[in-house]
Amino acid sequence: MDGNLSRTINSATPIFELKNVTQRFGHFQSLTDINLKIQPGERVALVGSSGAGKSTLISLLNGTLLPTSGEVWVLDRNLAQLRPKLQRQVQRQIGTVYQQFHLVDNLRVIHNVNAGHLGRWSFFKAALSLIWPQEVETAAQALSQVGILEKLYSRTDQLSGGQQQRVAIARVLVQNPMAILADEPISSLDPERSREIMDLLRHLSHETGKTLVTSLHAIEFARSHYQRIIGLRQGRILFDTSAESLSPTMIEDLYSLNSPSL
Ligand SMILES: Nc1ncnc2c1ncn2[C@@H]1O[C@H](COP(=O)(O)OP(=O)(O)OP(=O)(O)O)[C@@H](O)[C@H]1O
Repeated sequence: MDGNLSRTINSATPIFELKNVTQRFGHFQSLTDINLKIQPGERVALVGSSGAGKSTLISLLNGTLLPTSGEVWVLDRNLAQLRPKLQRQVQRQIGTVYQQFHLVDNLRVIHNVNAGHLGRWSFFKAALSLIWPQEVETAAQALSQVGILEKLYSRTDQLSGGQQQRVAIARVLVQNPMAILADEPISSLDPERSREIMDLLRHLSHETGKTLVTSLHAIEFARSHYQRIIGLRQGRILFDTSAESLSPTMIEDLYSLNSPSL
């Protein structure tokens, strides 16, 4: 971890803390008064209907969005108050995987995996790597962890959706962040590939102790693969519970078209 950051962080420091966070887009309020703490090593699923605010919350956690009001603290730093250099250091500790993978299709897999080094590598090294791939061992190890080592030099657009999501996860592993965010990582995959990616994310988080926060539509995976489940409804937290305590009534209320009975 970067020196500046490691001096203030210990195992009890929350990875994420949101204090009275509200997010508006024009007149529309996407999140309202969110208070939330996520500790190191937790596996948290964000669930809720379309438009509930899950992706907005993920964008606040990785700093691509700053809140309209309230505070987002990542690794004990208020993101809105950081100088750009320290903000980048904090953001490097958060890796994000997206539904649409966010890969460069016409590049070979190794280059997409090595994109996990960007921000740490110099411009020269990054440019050189596009001609002579750098740190091949690290990329190979990450691909091996996600089970597709043989695809190291394949063109990315020749891979299946499930394999491309594995490349995106390998890129995050190379980045070696403290927390992994996954924004609907299985929405464009078939049921079998979805299960494989869910198993992989759970395994990686378990093996490495990395915090994992995933937005999901599939409530059954939230239950089976995560310890803690946060239900968002119309931009508010409806429940924040352990997976074992999630009841059918809570699920019904989360998705019902009427006001919840909780
Ligand atoms: N950049 C933006 N500009 C305007 N409105 C936005 C923006 N981003 C999100 N919204 C709105 O905020 C609300 C929450 O969106 P968000 O994408 O966070 O929901 P979600 O729970 O992730 O939904 P889905 O499951 O469909 O992805 C939606 O009504 C959406 O239209």
